[in-house]
Formats: sequence, structure tokens, C-alpha cells
Amino acid sequence: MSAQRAAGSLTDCREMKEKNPWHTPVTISITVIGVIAIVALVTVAVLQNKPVPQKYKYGIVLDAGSSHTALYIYKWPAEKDNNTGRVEQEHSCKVKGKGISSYAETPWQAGESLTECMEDAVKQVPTKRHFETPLYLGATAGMRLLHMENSVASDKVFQAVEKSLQKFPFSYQGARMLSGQEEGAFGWVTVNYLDDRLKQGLETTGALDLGGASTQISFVPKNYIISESPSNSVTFRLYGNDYNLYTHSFLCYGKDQVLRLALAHQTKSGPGEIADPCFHPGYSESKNYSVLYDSPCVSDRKPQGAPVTFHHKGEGNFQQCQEVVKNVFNFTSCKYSRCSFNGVFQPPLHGQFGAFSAYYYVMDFLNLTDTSVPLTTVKDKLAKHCATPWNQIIQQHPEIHVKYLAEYCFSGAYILTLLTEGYNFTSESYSSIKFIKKIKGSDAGWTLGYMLNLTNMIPAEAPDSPPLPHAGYVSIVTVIALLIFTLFIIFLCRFRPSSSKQPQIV
Ligand SMILES: O=P(O)(O)OP(=O)(O)OP(=O)(O)OC[C@H]1O[C@@H](n2cnc3c(O)ncnc32)[C@H](O)[C@@H]1O
Ligand SMILES: [Ca+2]
Repeated sequence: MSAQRAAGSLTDCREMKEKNPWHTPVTISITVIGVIAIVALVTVAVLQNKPVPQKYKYGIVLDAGSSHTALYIYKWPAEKDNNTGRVEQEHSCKVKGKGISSYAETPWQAGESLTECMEDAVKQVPTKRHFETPLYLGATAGMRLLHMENSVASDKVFQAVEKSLQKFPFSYQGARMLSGQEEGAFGWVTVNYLDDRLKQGLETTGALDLGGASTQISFVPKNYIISESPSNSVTFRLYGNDYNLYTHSFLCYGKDQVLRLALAHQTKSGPGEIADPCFHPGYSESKNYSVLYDSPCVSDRKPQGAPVTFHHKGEGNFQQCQEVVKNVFNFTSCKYSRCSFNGVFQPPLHGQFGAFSAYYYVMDFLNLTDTSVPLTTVKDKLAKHCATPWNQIIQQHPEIHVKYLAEYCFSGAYILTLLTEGYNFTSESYSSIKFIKKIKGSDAGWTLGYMLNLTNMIPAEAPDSPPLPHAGYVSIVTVIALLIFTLFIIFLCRFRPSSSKQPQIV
């Protein structure tokens, strides 16, 4: 039946065409107008929704660390700063010289030291964006120690830095000291933001940061209540998910301060010579007692009647070095259900970890960033490195700073002891640590998390579902246009204007 009807209507259409050829002026005009209208509709839709060249906004953060200062420039799409655009690192600049806390006696030099990188930033950020680009400086453990030692001196350093930064055309937002808790938490935010774990609500990665003067551990424990030590708990609501983060910063447990602690332990009785298992055989340097003890981390341990200098000699014995390093930890007291060291609460480790800063520098130099290598092999490799004569080490690595070269054996031993004895990583869980420097082109560290927080760039609630993507939009408009076109042709075919039929009937 339906086939007959279809055949019938085809015949009708043919008959009509024979009687009323399609090329009458009216039909041609209507068809041309229809086609033009549809082409115009599709063109406008495509052009209107075509991605325009991206414009960016910028933000600058200065990381005033204990050993040095670094400047980071971040950028994000200008139209999407309502929490949907991705923030990424555009540029970084390493300030020449030491950290700002080292200018306690000449504070103006702390401000001066930042000039070169700031001038670089002026060139990197497009001029028309300068005035709206926020500029932050955050100081970490070096300034915390200076503040403890001499708060007047630390205030003067901040004033000098502030004066220097305000001279630049950016939107200066202040220079301040971060608490250890903030440093740990923002490092965790950075790592998980860059990995897209927060937006997607995926299981988060813990963050391990090893600086020169302090070290941080931050992770979300599994089914473990942190409330027994509220100072270690930070709660966040990000993209609609709640996070209860454990974080702790150990002041004086950065790699430079621990080296002082370890040396101080070996110079208890103030000898003129120290045979140090953590330095290479053949290493021999004359060092100053007052320089070694010039830090609140060790100042109370200075031996009475010590000579002015001591002779620091390398022995190159990894096992003995580990024993020396263990002495800087206190494992005896713990008033909580469980502790890491020095009586600090720590819940059981959970999940994957990203280890950055000195963790990366040291393990990268030692070729030990591959954590699929068993811990025993790591220790064997480190033992070999420590036993290598100093003159051979210098010859093999002429391009590396001698101070760093001399300390890799010690630093490697410290890192392994901190991870295993300090934080309780086992041979199995050690493989859950990834030694990282950058994630998708941005440096791992607290600065990005700090800026995201201060600019409210991570919303507490998940943003509304994104609008239709460009391709989807164009496809839908094209399909609708084709449908209209088809209906139009059918209409032309079947319902011709009666005025053109009339004369034929007559
Ligand atoms: O977090 P704080 O404690 O304030 O310190 P920082 O921010 O200055 O610390 P960094 O992470 O920059 O560096 C950590 C340590 O690594 C050292 N360091 C930097 N680059 C290194 C490299 O290439 N090899 C070895 N050590 C390096 C540096 O001197 C510090 O002692
Ligand atoms: Ca740091």
C-alpha cells in the first residue's frame, strides 16, 4: 500500500513538473534566495563561533626561599578567568645570589637583588597588561629563621623588598612570610591542579618538598581522622569536593640546615678535625665554627671553647653516613597515636607522591629518579657514589657547582633516611614516589597554589557544564540548515503556487 502511495506521489511530482517546469522565474528566485539564506546562516554560525585569537592575563609570584629567590610568571586565558581557564607557567627567572634572608645586615641589597628578574618580567608581560597583573612575594624558611633570630632585621628585609617591588608597573599585592602549613598545602594544590586531579575529582597525589631550610609533607590520608593534631589539618573545598589534608613543615630539616645539624653533631666536643663519612675520600676543607653555628637550628649546640676553624675531611662511607644522619632525628617521644619524628603526628601514608625541589635535584644527579629501582639497589648505588674519591668526582662533573657536588652523598643519605625512617616509606611504598621537577611545563612548588588561592581561581563548587564545543555547534547548525533546505525543496515540489497551475487547468 505504502509503496503504491509513494509511487503515486512521485508520479504526481513528475506530472506537476511537466505541467509546471521548475525553471519558472518565481521558482528560480525563491530557490536562489533560499540557498543564499542557508549559506548565510551556516557562514554566520561558523564565523560567530570561530575561536578568536587567545588573549591572556598574567600573575607574578616571587618565591623567596632560604637559598635563593625565583620569579614565576603565570598566564591564563583572559575570557575564561571565571575559573574555567587553565593557568600555566609562562616564564621563570632565577635571582642571582643568595636568598633574601642572607641580606639581614644589608637589607637594601635584598631589594636590589630582585631588580634584574623584575626587569625581565616587565619585558615578558605585554605592556597593556602590566597594571592589572598581580605581583606577590612569599618568603619561606630562611625568613622564618631570620624572624626567630632577629625580627627587626627580618622586617627591614621585607621593607627593602617591598620598596623595590613597588617601583615596577605591576599590581603589587604584598610581600609576606608563609607559614609552614601554607607552604605544604599550596605545594599540594599546585601538584594536583597541574595534574588536573582537582577538577576531575580524582584521587590526589601527596606532595614532598625539600628546601634548603625546611621540608614539607602533605597528603590526604585514607579513612584517618587528623583531628588529634589540628595544626596538621587543612580543609579545602575545591570544584565541589572536600579535602581533608594532612600537612607538616619541619623547620631546620631542609638540606642545608640538616647538614649543619649533622656537622654540629660530629663537632660536639669542638675538635680541630672531623672525619665525615658523608663526604668523599680525599675531600678536605678548612671551615669556620662561627659560620657553621650561625643559625637558630644549631646555635644552642655550639661547643664551649671550640677553635675558630675545623678541618672537614671526607671518609666516604655510606653506612656510617646513614648513622650520622639518623642522629638528627628524634624517634623516641610521641604523644599521638602515631608519629613521623620529633614527636610530630603523621597518619599512615596513602597514595602516590610527587617529590620536588632538592628531592629532584639530588636524585636526578645520582640517576636515581626511577623509583621502580628497588630501595636496596638505590642504597648500593649511593654507597658506591659516596666511596668515589673526591678528585674523581670533580673530574667527572666539571660543569657542576663544587658545593653541590661535595654534598650529593650527604643529601642522598639524608633523603633516604627522611623518607624511610622519618616518614615511614617502606621498600614497597617507596615505589609510589615520583621525583619531579615540572608537571606539564610548570614547576612543582608552592607558588602556583599560592596564586590560585589569592586570585580565587579555584572555585569551591564545580563550574557549570561547559557550553557546546565549537565542532558540536557547527554540526548542529549544518544539520538544521540541511533539514530546512530539504523541507524547502519538498515544499517547492509539492505545493507550487496555484496561480501557475490555474492557466493549465483552464
Ligand atoms: O624552601 P626553603 O627551605 O626556603 O629553601 P629554598 O626554596 O631556597 O630551597 P630550593 O628548593 O630552592 O633548594 C633546596 C636545596 O637544594 C639546593 N640546590 C639547588 N639547586 C641544586 C642542584 O642543582 N643540585 C643540588 N642542590 C641544589 C639549594 O642550595 C638548597 O639547599
Ligand atoms: Ca622552597
